[in-house]
Amino acid sequence: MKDCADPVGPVRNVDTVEAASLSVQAASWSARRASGTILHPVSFELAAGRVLGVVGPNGSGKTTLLRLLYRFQKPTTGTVSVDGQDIWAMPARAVARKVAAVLQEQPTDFALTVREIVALGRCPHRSGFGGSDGARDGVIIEAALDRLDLRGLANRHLGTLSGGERQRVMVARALAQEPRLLILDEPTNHLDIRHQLEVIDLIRDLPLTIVTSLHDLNMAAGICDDLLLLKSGRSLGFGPPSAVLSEGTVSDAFGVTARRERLAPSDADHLTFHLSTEETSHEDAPPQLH
Ligand SMILES: Nc1ncnc2c1ncn2[C@@H]1O[C@H](COP(=O)(O)OP(=O)(O)OP(=O)(O)O)[C@@H](O)[C@H]1O
Repeated sequence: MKDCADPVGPVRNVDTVEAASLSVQAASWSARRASGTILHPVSFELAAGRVLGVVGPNGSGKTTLLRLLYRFQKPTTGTVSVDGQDIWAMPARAVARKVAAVLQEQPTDFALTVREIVALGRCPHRSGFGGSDGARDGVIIEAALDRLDLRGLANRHLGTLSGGERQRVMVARALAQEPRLLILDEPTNHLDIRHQLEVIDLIRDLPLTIVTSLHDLNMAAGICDDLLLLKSGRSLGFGPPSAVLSEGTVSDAFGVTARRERLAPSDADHLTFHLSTEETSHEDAPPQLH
């Protein structure tokens, strides 16, 4: 790889990377040329190793919040701290050694191979220019390829892959970055059921702190320790999924009638959604929509 010198330090398997704590204090965001606040002040604390799901309707501010967390956009007010350090008081490269992001927008490096794309994840850990690949980098890159089942595609050019295969490459690149905080924007987009389940398993298994936006509320409740529910750029709740996803709150946030049902034979909780204005039998149902 170009522009990166050999790293120093022992090989660290992605399975042993330490997780970071995340603290968001009254963070808001307004676009310079747009009127109005897109994300109103939001605060939460996420302990190391927890998985936070950010949920809410289209345009509610999920991606905007995630952009504040990986230092792409600076909060207009408030702070975002990783392991107690304000990420805007740190050099970008130091943040990139702690925080990795997998975004909805896919890169356009179509001429690079899968292995070369994954290797890009090592750049924040290197110093100087013109260095060659280190043995440690090679081990980490191959481990990331294995983890996402990409060994068979390693020499293919990105431009020849399907949307789902590209999504897995982006997750592998993020793992090669050895982050302590992993930000995922709709990570199951483009994935078939099997690969959705694999990514979900990965999210649950990785010993990292994870913040992920998700549209599927039942999936979010199943894999996340905490949820943050946004509507029109404001938080409607932060906490355990069972507390945040009450029928009334979900109905209010999404403009639907939500009902909590029990699945058989698993006996698991499951939300269903209805456009109808029919009466619901539940106490926290919202006022009828007209
Ligand atoms: N740079 C910007 N300038 C002006 N408006 C913006 C900008 N970025 C986001 N917005 C607006 O802010 C709102 C929130 O956008 P955001 O992408 O955060 O929503 P989201 O919850 O991720 O939506 P979706 O579920 O559709 O992906 C939208 O109305 C969007 O058009």
